[in-house]
Amino acid sequence: MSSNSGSTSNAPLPHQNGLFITGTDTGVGKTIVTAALAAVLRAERPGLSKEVGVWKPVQSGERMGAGRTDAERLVQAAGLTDAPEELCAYTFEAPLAPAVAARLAGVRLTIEAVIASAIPLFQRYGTMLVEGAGGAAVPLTEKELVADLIVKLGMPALIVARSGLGTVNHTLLTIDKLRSMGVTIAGVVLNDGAATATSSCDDPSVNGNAALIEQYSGIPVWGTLPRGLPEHSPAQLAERTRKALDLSALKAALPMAPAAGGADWS
Ligand SMILES: Nc1ncnc2c1ncn2[C@@H]1O[C@H](COP(=O)(O)OP(=O)(O)OP(=O)(O)O)[C@@H](O)[C@H]1O
Ligand SMILES: C[C@H](N)[C@H](N)CCCCCC(=O)O
Ligand SMILES: [Mg+2]
Repeated sequence: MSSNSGSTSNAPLPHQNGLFITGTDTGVGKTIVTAALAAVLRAERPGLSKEVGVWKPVQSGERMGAGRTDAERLVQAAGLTDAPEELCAYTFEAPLAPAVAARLAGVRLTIEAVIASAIPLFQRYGTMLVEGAGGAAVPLTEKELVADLIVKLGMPALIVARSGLGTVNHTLLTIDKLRSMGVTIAGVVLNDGAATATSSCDDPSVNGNAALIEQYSGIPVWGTLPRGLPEHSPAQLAERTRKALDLSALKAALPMAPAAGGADWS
């Protein structure tokens, strides 16, 4: 495990303007979606790109250094200038839920320390995109789930889900869980490129899943991301994302602080 977190105080974050990107499972594409939205937002406000930052509270499953952790992928795909260690203070090598990976590494994770580790990022950026770990009900600490962190941050959530058969059940259950905890849900993004996605040629459900999710939950589906998105080019990633998703709900969920010079959402 590595940690660069200094403080473990209960100091509140400077602001909570942001969006928490959770998912129906691990491997559904939260990292690529988080990077894509950051790339879009940063490109839309040139000169103010430093206003949109990214935070990965805890990551597990890889060692920092080979470019495979979520923090390293986020830096590259979103075109950030932060060091990966600034994006994520808690990295555990075991490919397990954060609470378990931390325990194996001999670290006692607390939600207060996790939040405190983000204070420098929240001071640097006006708006934060936060990528969870796995799904909303994944154990984050010995006492809390990822959903408890969303509640503490007071941010709206975006749910990333597979596009294929099975996603309606997983997405509606995730929506129910978050709603039961009082979390506002800004939308759902379906992803054709999720690690365990079925081929849309063999899956007649993909054409109707977005409508079913909207019908039974009332939550807007922003669209479906295609497979094969590039993680090496923020500009291309932003362009492909703008074409695939209706981002009006993103902008509604992220009221930007008035910018110097009066720039606002275009
Ligand atoms: N639309 C896509 N285009 C190309 N590759 C994709 C796409 N969606 C997902 N992938 C790939 O699928 C894998 C799983 O996606 P990703 O790592 O983003 O999932 P995750 O939800 O962030 O998982 P975790 O819970 O570990 O954070 C990654 O290798 C990613 O690059
Ligand atoms: C290791 C992986 N990449 C994630 N970061 C952690 C996923 C934990 C999932 C736990 C579960 O839902 O059973
Ligand atoms: Mg990820």
